[in-house]
Amino acid sequence: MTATVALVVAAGKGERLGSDGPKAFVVLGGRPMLRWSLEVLRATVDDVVVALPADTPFAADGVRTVPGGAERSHSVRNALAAAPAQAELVLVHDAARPLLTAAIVADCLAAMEDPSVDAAIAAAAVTDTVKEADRVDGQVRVAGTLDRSRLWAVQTPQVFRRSVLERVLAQPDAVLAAATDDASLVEAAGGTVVLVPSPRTNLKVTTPEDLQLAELLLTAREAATP
Ligand SMILES: Nc1ccn([C@@H]2O[C@H](COP(=O)(O)OP(=O)(O)OP(=O)(O)O)[C@@H](O)[C@H]2O)c(=O)n1
Ligand SMILES: C[C@](O)(CO)[C@H](O)COP(=O)(O)O
Repeated sequence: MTATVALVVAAGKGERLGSDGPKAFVVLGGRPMLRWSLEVLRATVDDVVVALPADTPFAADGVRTVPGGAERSHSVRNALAAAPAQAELVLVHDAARPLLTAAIVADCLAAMEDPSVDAAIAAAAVTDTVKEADRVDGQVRVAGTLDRSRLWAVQTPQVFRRSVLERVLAQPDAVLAAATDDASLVEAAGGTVVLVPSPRTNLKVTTPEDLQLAELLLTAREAATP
């Protein structure tokens, strides 16, 4: 069996959420947000490393912790450095996506069984019509409408072959800082990245509205769990 490790990035401030403390520790459904995805990952991968905000003590059984970095991808790099040597597949997940399920993890890992694939990433097909627009003279002016059939909203988890992730994360800090997800670094290096269809409910808590929605979805999920 190929050894797997999950890197959970939890070191963000959550400025868009406007919470008092770090977003990953905001209480959601009765527990810190980070705990939801950790529970799923501890049951589905071999090891877990969490990148934490400065001065935030946290401990969970069988979980390694490291300090996060200035930007998200720097936190991923710090966590990867603490991954066990035997882990060949690396799953990166945002603590800000508490609605992760074991089925999403299993689908992403299954996609890595194809040796030609460098990375397999969860994504939901876009269902809205999407327009490009520019801000001109105080207006937001439409420049065009995109072909929705080719658009996917990308999520985490994103699973990588370790050697591939190590190579792209060895780039200078400024290159990493510009990447809003890790897969884009692999794409830029010419790697093969495949999308793994995932439900839109695997949302990222970014704004107060997302937090309300996540609370509703988690409550419904818990109520439906025997
Ligand atoms: N320096 C950073 C920045 C982000 N993250 C993590 O990356 C994930 C996605 O980031 P995002 O939701 O944008 O979180 P924040 O950076 O906290 O949000 P904001 O931009 O609103 O401050 C989150 O789980 C966040 O904790 C991290 O580990 N280290
Ligand atoms: C990685 C990610 O969750 C994929 O949707 C997202 O890109 C993180 O972006 P953010 O700018 O840190 O919110």
